[in-house]
Parts: sequence; C-alpha cells; structure tokens
Amino acid sequence: MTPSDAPSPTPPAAGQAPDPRLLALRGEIDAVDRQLLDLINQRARLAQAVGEVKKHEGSVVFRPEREVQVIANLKDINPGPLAEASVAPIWREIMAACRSLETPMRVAYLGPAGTFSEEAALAYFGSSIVRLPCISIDEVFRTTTAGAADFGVIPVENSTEGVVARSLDLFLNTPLFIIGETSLFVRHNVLRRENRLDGIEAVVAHPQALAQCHGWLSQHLPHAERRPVSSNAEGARLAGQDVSLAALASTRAANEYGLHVVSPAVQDDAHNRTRFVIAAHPQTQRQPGPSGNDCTSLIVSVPNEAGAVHDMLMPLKENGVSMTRFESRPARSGQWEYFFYIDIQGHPDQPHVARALLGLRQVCTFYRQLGTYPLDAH
Ligand SMILES: O=C(O)C(=O)C[C@]1(C(=O)O)C=C[C@@H](O)C=C1
Repeated sequence: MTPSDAPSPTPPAAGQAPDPRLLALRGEIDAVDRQLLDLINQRARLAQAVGEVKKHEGSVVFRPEREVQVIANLKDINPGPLAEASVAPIWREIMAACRSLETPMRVAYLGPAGTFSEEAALAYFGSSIVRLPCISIDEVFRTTTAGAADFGVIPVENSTEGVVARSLDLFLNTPLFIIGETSLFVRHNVLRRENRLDGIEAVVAHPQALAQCHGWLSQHLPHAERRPVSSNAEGARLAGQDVSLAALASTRAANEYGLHVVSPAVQDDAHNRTRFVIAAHPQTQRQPGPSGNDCTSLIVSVPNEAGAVHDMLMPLKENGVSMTRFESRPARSGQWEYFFYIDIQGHPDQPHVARALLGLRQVCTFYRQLGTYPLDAH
C-alpha cells in the first residue's frame, strides 16, 4: 500500500465523544497552564518589586543586558523538547509584560501599521508597548528626541541594498544614542485588492523595497511604473484604495489593509535581512552594562591625508579589537572628507576596548561614541 492508499484517520463525527486519552491530556495541559499562570504572576510581582527599588534609586527600567542574560541562561539549561529558538520569543513577551507593570514603554518607528519597522519593534520589545508609528525616519528621531517616545527603532542596513543613508546621516546630529539592535528577515510580497498580476499600473513601495525587488519587477511587471512612497505599509494602504496599484509589503500589511498576496517572497535575495538599531535619549536611558557579547558603534573622521585611515585602524589592531562594520558617508564639506561609521566588538568597560577607543580618539578630528549594546541574540 502506498502512503496515498493508506486509510486516513476519520475525524469524530459531530456529536461523537472525542477520544478519552485526548480529554485526559487536555485536562493535564489545563492544570499545567494554571501553574504557569501562577508562576508568571509571581514573576510579575517580583518585577514590580524591582521597579520599586529602581524608582527609589532613580534608575532606568529597561535593562537590555539583563534581558539578554535571562534568555541566554534559559537557552543554556533548556532540556527540551521546547526548541531553543522558541525560548527567546516566549521570554521576551513575558519580560515585556513584566516591564509594562514597572512602566509603559513608548516606542516610535516608521509607520503606518504593518511596516517591517513595526515588526522589528515588536520582535525587540515584545507586544506590551505603546506603539507610536511615525510618517518618516526623521520623525522617529524627532519624536524620540522630544521625549514623546522612550525609544526609536531605526533601520540602518539591508543585506541586499546596503546602508540606509538617511538613518546614518541623522545619527550625526542627534543627541540620541544606541541601546540595542535587532535583525529581521525581510520578505516582500506583491499585494493587491485583486488576486491577479495583470492590470497593475504602478507598484508603490519604499525605495529600498523597490530596489530589493528590482530583478523580479523587471521580469514580471516590466511595464508597471515604480512609485516610491514613505513606507511599504503606506504603499499597502494606497493599494487598498486603488485596484490599479500593487504594494510590496509584509503579510502583516496584507492583513492590515485587506489585500491578497498575489505573489509571495519577490525580493531578489532569499536571505534579505534588515538590521535595526534602538535609539534612546541619554536623559532618560543609560548605556547598557556589559552582557558578554556587545557591540560599540562610533562615528569618526580623520584628516584627508595619506595614511590617516590606516592610522585610525591601528589602535584596534594593536589591542585585538575586531571591527564588524565600516561604512563611510560624505561629510558634505566639498573637500572629499568622510565620516566613518564603525562597529567594533566589545564594551568600553573591557580594558582592551577602552585602550583601543582612547588610541582611536587621539587620531580622529571627529569622534562620537554612538552607544554600546548587547548583540542581537536571535
Ligand atoms: O531585572 C530587572 O532589572 C527587571 O526590571 C526585571 C526584568 C525582567 O522581567 O526580568 C524586566 C525589565 C528589565 O529590562 C530587565 C529584567
């Protein structure tokens, strides 16, 4: 008998009693859930008590380094069968719920509802947050700088398209600093009111998404105009109002705006990822302590002369500090001068990192530490 000939298990007919083993197992699951609820409430009361201590000493609620350690410890001791990848999202939600009892967290990101920035905000902070969707990345910076948001979620880099130049430029003149990072797999889908490709006159999406789907669009929708808009979710919102438009956005955006997924995963690179950083104001948040796996982000500039970039990197080499990112942006001085955006591994509390930063500072004409934060533990 082939698998397709095998008799399929018959579901119980309406009115027929389910298998008694199922009832017994569900009874046990209900009992375990009650215990879990008791335990989670016990944990929430402890977090409230921690919140009282912090209020008393005037310190900040959100401690990313502690949250990373909680999750890493649990992954280490997880006996299974729960998959290791399930531990982080479950505990992130539990900690988000506990945190929200200490204080509600207001998080600004590029909106409207359904953007990948919103997904990054939820992946990083969990869902117990106050969502503040903004109309542009500039607005995310403004809202967070003005104190209307506690944190801003900023896209900085995409694995297909490279840096998000606007975000890097905005970091140059902001008092905000970085307290965390998160990376998302970004899958763009063609979304439309009608479930077919023909008749699409324009594809509306963020310029980065249009670029990330360039090959697919040229092949499948060569005659459709590519119209840039402020975000992919904004494109989905517009496509919800006009059947001649298609959007490139997430399945969450499809649900949000009642659209069909006409073609799934049309980004040219199957492994397309976007990295976001979490920005906060130094008056309301402090730099996270060492977590054991940290990154320090800097913006520096050196004189426009032979060997200057080499000299700038020597203190890192001499102190055994790894550089994980090196980007340049024009300084707009008309003199072919550049700002360099550098990420290094480690925390300034580590002596070799402190020595490297001191050496670097001495050769730079501009030096700004953008923040030190635990690396994404996904
Ligand atoms: O340990 C703390 O500082 C807490 O406030 C508790 C807790 C948690 O739920 O475990 C909550 C918020 C912080 O970001 C870190 C951890």
